[in-house]
Amino acid sequence: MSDNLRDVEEGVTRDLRDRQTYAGYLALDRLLDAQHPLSEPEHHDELLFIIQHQTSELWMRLIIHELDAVLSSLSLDDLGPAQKGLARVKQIQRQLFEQWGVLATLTPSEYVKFRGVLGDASGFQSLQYRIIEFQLGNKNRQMLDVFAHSPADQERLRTVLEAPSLYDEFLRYLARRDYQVPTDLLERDVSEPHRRREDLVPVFKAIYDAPKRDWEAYEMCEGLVDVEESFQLWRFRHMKTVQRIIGYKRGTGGSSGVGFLRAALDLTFFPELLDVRTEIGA
Ligand code: HEM
Ligand SMILES: N[C@@H](CC(=O)c1ccccc1NC=O)C(=O)O
Repeated sequence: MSDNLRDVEEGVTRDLRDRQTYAGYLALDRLLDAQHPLSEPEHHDELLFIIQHQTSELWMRLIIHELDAVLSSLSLDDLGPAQKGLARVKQIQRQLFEQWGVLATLTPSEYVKFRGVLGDASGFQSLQYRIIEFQLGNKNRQMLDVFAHSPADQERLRTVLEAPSLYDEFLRYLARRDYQVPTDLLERDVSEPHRRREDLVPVFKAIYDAPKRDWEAYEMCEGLVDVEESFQLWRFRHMKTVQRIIGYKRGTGGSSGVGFLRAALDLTFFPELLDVRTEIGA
């Protein structure tokens, strides 16, 4: 290696005709042909904008896939795999959070030069983002309206709206383990958002007061809190990135912009899991 050159070993496959290849397996021809800047002349930074969103959508695709598996594991009382799935989701969320640093290199002066080509498009219309919010329990039927232009997408979102969320499945699991989960919560209309319930806090207090009695449930609670916190961190960083790039302009989706994004920080997935912390040791 003294000549700073690595010999390609004899055994390395060179003739890839009629073989499974890297590019073939990953469909790179399609993946790398899906970036189409609209600015004319093309603005240098539009590609950054497109790739930031496309990579986010790819990671969101994986989050949905993992959360589907977590939901199904929970329904089968399979806490180990559910726990593992949540740990993976948390790492993907960390990736999505860190990615904001790349977009933050886009200055307001650069962004205004191509913002016009976005027209009415907005992240508000991200189907996968809405699916994740619904899986986690931020149900909101009004969101279906945005997808009226695409019946297949709307149907997909409606299915998730009407399915139990992660919290619903966890509470059902706890009830099967004889925790005193209020029964109306087990039979609720799952297409509605979960509303904070004081009488749920004692269930979690029992778990947190004696972690060793039911370690699996305890770990699951912490896993859910991790995912909620990571989601809020993403929302916060989105809001701050938007503030530094477009200030207090209205959004292309028609909302007030930063104020609308800030309001999302008040949404919560598992409120009682945070409330219980005040009660620990009391
Ligand atoms: C220059 C960068 C960005 C700007 C200026 C921006 C701006 C905004 C604004 C103003 C909204 C509110 C809806 C509207 O009126 O348009 C919004 C919503 C949204 N954006 Fe972005 N955004 C940016 C980047 C991103 C990225 C990289 C993603 C990742 C997929 C994203 C995902 C979303 C989502 C999911 C919403 C809906 C949030 C909610 O309903 O609470 N945005 N964005
Ligand atoms: N809402 C943004 C535009 C925007 O960010 C956007 C436009 C098209 C595709 C994705 C987008 N990302 C997130 O909202 C704005 O008001 O500038």
